[in-house]
Amino acid sequence: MGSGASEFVVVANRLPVDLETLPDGSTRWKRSPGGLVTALEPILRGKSGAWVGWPGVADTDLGPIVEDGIELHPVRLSAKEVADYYEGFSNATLWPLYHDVIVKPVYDRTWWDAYVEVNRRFAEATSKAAAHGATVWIQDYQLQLVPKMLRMLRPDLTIGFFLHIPFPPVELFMQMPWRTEIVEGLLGADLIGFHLPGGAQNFLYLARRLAGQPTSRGNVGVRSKLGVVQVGFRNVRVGAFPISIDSGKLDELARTKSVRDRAKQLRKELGNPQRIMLGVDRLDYTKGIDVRLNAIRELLEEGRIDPAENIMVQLATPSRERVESYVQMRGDIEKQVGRINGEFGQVGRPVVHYLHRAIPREELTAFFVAADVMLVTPLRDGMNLVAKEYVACRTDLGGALVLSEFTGAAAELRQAYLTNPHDLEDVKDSMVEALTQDREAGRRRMRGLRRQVLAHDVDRWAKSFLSALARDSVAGAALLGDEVQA
Ligand SMILES: Nc1ncnc2c1ncn2[C@@H]1O[C@H](COP(=O)(O)OP(=O)(O)O)[C@@H](O)[C@H]1O
Ligand SMILES: O=P(O)(O)OC[C@H]1O[C@H](O[C@H]2O[C@H](CO)[C@@H](O)[C@H](O)[C@H]2O)[C@H](O)[C@@H](O)[C@@H]1O
Repeated sequence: MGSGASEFVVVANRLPVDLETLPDGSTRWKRSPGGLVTALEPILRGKSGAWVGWPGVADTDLGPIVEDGIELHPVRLSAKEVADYYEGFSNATLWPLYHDVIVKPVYDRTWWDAYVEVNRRFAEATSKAAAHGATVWIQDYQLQLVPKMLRMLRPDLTIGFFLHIPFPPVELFMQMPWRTEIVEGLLGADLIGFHLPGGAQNFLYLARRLAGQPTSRGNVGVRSKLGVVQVGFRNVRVGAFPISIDSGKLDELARTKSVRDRAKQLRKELGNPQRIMLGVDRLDYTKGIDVRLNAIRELLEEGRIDPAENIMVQLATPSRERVESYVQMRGDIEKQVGRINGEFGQVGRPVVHYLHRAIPREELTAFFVAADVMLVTPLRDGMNLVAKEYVACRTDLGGALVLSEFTGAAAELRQAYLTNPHDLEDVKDSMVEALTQDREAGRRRMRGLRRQVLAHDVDRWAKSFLSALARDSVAGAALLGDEVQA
């Protein structure tokens, strides 16, 4: 017990860097995709802790390494485990179930067995990395069984868990054949965090329904109003902690001459259009990329926007490329892009510029600075850091944000052009409003948005979670709903 050296350990499915094999067979580390890594990397760098996670490739044995000041503890997954635990149970069962069943979740016993096995391996690796009495912060839906498994191995640890995606309502969660095991797995933590109070409330309700046997059985009881679940003699606290970005750093980067010059150059390269619309997402069916493309096509068809004056750039990071629903969605989106350009583009002047790749940070910042209208239209999204990144980059108070009501970010960014992605007319109207906004009114909106994003940064998020984790259980009871401020 307590053989490891680290006082603070983050545990996530992915390490902050992926091991990439180059065509000549050599390897190099590259940044992992997604908002979880964007948010947690600066936190861990400031705390000199350890990070336990998968290096992004199968069948690779690696010992602990130090990369950019962070101690990395790679967890090995076989090719079959990547297929069953990551692509299968995590991303074809849990991901769609927790995102309003936008596609149908697959329930497969083999995948579940792999999920249990891999969660056990993560718990064991963490147990080895953590010093006696250390604080361990477990991340996300891929590792929901780790809190309980780790507590059994290491009762000396303080264990936090944070879910980065929505926690679904009871009607959906009850579909899950292994629902009780998942709730009990999470209840191994001392503090369970969600982005929004709604997710926390869903969880509390489910904990009472699934694990809430009478306390006379020495089992679990729930006092959901107080945001506390009693598990035997232990109190598990549940709260809302909306995640954010390193806003100050991005604000600084957006002000640099090189980024501002690059933004101007991008506008020129795009043919000096009057308005640039921008989408930046992992290529995921939850992100509503199809929604914004449909809206643009209809606006063009109806003559409400002019293809000679308005163009769109869609930057899409490849994601989960072997999962069937992702393969299909990529094909659909690329067809939509082709159709719009085929009907409305000119030679050398497409209406939609589409890049299927990850863009370096500085270049991405220049895109944010150049974009007149940012399109964030997910059908469901835990938070969506892209919306906050755009706001942090608009040091000039320019630009407009069209934001889906179905993102966690919408709870805070009330001065965006909020829209319902299920209502195409509403999306089209919001886009036109944003494209034609009055300059002063736009600046007022952006000022309000920036106040929120700059004040509520990722450091504040981490501190509020970790200080709540360190506090004794009764003090934490008031957490539920405390943290969302408009
Ligand atoms: N094409 C891209 N190139 C580089 N970074 C990207 C790209 N698309 C998304 N990102 C980054 O990935 C992160 C996405 O986070 P978020 O919006 O919370 O969604 P998710 O974590 O579901 O992908 C952001 O930091 C964003 O800047
Ligand atoms: O690791 P991948 O399968 O490539 O996926 C990337 C990440 O996607 C998800 O991100 C979520 O976290 C963001 C930060 O809290 C949040 O803003 C966003 O709404 C979520 O979708 C996923 O939850 C991560 O585990 C993945 O690493």
